[in-house]
Amino acid sequence: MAILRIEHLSKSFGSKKVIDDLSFSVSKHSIFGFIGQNGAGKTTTMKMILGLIKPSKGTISVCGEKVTYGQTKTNRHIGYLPDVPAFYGYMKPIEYLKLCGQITGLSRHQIKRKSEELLTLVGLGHEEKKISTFSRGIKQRLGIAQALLNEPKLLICDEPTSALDPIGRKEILDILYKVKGKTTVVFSTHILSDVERICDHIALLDNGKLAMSGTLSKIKSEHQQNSLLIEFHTHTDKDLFLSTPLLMPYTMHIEQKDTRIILHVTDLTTAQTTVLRVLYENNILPVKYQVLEPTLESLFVEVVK
Ligand SMILES: Nc1ncnc2c1ncn2[C@@H]1O[C@H](COP(=O)(O)OP(=O)(O)OP(=O)(O)O)[C@@H](O)[C@H]1O
Repeated sequence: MAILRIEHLSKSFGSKKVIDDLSFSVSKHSIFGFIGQNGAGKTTTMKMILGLIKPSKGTISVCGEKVTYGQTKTNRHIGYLPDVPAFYGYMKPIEYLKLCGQITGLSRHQIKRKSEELLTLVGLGHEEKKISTFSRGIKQRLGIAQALLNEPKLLICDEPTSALDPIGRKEILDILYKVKGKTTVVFSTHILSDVERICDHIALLDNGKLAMSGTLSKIKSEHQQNSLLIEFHTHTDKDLFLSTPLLMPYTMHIEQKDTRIILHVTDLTTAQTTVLRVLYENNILPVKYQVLEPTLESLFVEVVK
């Protein structure tokens, strides 16, 4: 079932088209990476999902209900972490969550139970310091706890890791991965390695248009490069290998660097059989032999030219 469905969404600010006929859906319990360069239109899209910006065209539905600009009804399904969350710095985390729980209308018992559970989840279970003393990473963790307070079906995080150091980023990604069983996560980013670490589905936005979407594994297999990397012990081994005419029928292009080569081939299976035979018949033991997988970064560069 689709928790979020976006259909033919467009948005212009004056004469500037910022989102152009965007359509994609997010299935239940996925971790969805919404990727795009600065200014691609990620925040604008998220604010339209929250009913905070009026679309020029198209529809959005959350849990099967249509989002209407200016109405907050569908937001009961959503937990939102903005890119720079704001807090009352003089409060402790538990005090802040209690206040949010009261505003949301939770019972005293629910507030106590949920606050303790969520602070433990984000590693702030015993934190007694005031929020004003926290690093940006700790504030983001508290922001996730707050966004999860009303047990949302959809958690939307706007660039939750962008301003963090590698340890802070890892902590946030670990938390998002942990909540996957409880809710559906959509997070925007331009950090591709974060997406590769935890996301199962992605949409890539380029200048307001959808450039790619689907499961990460399917996208990668569709962009399979048919490339083999072989690293030799010596230049003599490499030259001997390359002198074999057998390789030529399958090889489109060869990249060479020191004792490494990358063979770009037409038929990966046949080429692999041939390469292994050539290595064996010439008594060459390579240092490394690898079928090259496309990375999200290489796909991004290929699509966003
Ligand atoms: N209220 C507005 N009025 C005019 N232009 C706007 C407005 N809000 C956003 N834009 C423009 O829309 C484009 C998309 O902005 P948006 O903030 O959605 O991008 P983004 O992908 O979230 O980028 P970033 O990672 O930098 O936040 C930008 O060119 C931005 O300048």
